[in-house]
Amino acid sequence: MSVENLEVRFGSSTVVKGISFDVPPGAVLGLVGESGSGKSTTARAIVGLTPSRGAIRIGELDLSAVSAGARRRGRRRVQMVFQDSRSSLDPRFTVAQCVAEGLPRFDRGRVTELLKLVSLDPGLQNSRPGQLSGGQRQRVAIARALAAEPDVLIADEVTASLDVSVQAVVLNLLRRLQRELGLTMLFISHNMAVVRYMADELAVMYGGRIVEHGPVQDVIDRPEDPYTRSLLAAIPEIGQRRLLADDDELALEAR
Ligand SMILES: Nc1ncnc2c1ncn2[C@@H]1O[C@H](COP(=O)(O)OP(=O)(O)OP(=O)(O)O)[C@@H](O)[C@H]1O
Repeated sequence: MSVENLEVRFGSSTVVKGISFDVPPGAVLGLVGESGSGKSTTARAIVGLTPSRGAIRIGELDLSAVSAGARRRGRRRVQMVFQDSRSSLDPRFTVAQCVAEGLPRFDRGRVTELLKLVSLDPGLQNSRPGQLSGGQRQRVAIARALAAEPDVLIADEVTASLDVSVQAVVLNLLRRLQRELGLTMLFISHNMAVVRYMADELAVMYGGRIVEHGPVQDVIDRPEDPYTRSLLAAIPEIGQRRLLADDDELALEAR
């Protein structure tokens, strides 16, 4: 996916100020930055939930240059999982109906497959989102996103509202799926340790601009921008480089 000169305005304020970045196919770009820096707005613009200017390309397809109908079909190639599954899943739907929202038509067999893919008991198909735990709901949201067979998955603070123990399970699931399915991913999080675990590259947003972008470890080891330095300095664990020592198993300690 390639994003070029993406700009988002709300009234007279420009909250995303002409940002550009590439995410190579199958790679994960972590996007960090303080609250209000424009991360979610960037994500929403890419999936077409917020009007924007600039070019968004997935392979040969320029999402910003095609007709509305083709654009909607194109948008299926980018799916998003949100922070709050309580509001992103329709509470009146069953789990099966929620997942099937991502399918061209209802298909019980495919729903079962997708639930198994996210390690969710297919016996929960007829439950409502409100009857599930936060972690289970996030699995349903991931299954719905994957139902559309996207090339690009955007995960916006997907574990921020979960208990720490459940966060690790959902992150491991996402990482496994990303690798197995070769998904290109934009992974947004406040938690630098989590981004380091998930992402290949790191982009740092500040005031609607990307102020730093590079391989995760390079940015952490040799931050060039003063804002990135202050962001890293505020996280002592990163400074001491002792977080996530075992790269294959995310063992987030309660912090
Ligand atoms: N629909 C909207 N109308 C007007 N302003 C908006 C709208 N959505 C977002 N904003 C503003 O745009 C700016 C960027 O918000 P955004 O949610 O993208 O930041 P963020 O980096 O994702 O923050 P957080 O980490 O808190 O989610 C903020 O100043 C916010 O108030």
